[in-house]
Amino acid sequence: MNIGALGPAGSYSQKAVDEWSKSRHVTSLEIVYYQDIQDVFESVQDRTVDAGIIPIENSIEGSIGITLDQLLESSVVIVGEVVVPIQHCLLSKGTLDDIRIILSHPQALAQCRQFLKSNFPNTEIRTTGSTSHAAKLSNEFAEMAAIASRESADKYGLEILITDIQDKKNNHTRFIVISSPDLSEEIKNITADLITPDGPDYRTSIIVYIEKDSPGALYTILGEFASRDINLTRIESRPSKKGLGDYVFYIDLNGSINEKDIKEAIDGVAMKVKNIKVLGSYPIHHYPEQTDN
Ligand SMILES: O=C(O)C(=O)C[C@]1(C(=O)O)C=C[C@@H](O)C=C1
Repeated sequence: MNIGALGPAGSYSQKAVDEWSKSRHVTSLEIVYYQDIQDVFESVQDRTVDAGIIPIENSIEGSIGITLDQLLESSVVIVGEVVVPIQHCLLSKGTLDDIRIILSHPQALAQCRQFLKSNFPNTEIRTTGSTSHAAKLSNEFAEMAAIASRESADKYGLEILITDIQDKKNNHTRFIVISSPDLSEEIKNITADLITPDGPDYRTSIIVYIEKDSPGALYTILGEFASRDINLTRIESRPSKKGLGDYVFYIDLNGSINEKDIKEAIDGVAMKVKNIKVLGSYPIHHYPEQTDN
């Protein structure tokens, strides 16, 4: 089985693949690296790869817009999730005094905003396609530093100058595993317990589009879940791109579409909205939460 992820090697997306394959007991998994998230979606959709793993939200910076947009536009389904602790390091071939340019993925830069403002207020900041790409580029010049993972330092021959530089110690990114709807046999096996799921250990993700200016629409949608005691774990609006003030809503809830009350709630929502897309039901990844900061 192969899986697409943001590369090159050493990215947090690679960590997510490693974590997910460990948790699902997948022994032989080949990672195919891509330069951006849209390429991962396209390769999953045209079945160049069996599955893909992509970041969807971070505990400091919130949602990854391109992932939400692609979930709406593409035909992929969600078959899994994994939450990865993100501990950024400042890496370089040179010393702290040598640094003239700091490189990283925009998400990582945003997660280290205060650190950069306090410690490098006048240093040039450049964005890269991933944190590991930043580490790879930094290997060429001592005046460059990358914000990336500890593993990237080893991989690209850099020194770790400072650790844990994200603005909150407790920093996690949630990744989703996507596949084409006609799942390959291998993925069906890996996610076999999706077929007879029950209990709150599953999450279901949906997207709903409510027509603009329909008073109370969101309230009645949420009522379908509240009246059945269904716990929503996330609700997020995103521009529909049709015009200002027009939104789609991304909703995650506890439970699987194979459960009667979840199915009924979703059918109830479908009758009240212009459009609904069920992205999938998949096992929740429980991870140790921290209470620092
Ligand atoms: O650049 C990487 O290493 C990635 O895997 C991407 C990404 C992201 O887009 O959120 C993943 C986790 C971290 O939040 C920072 C960057």
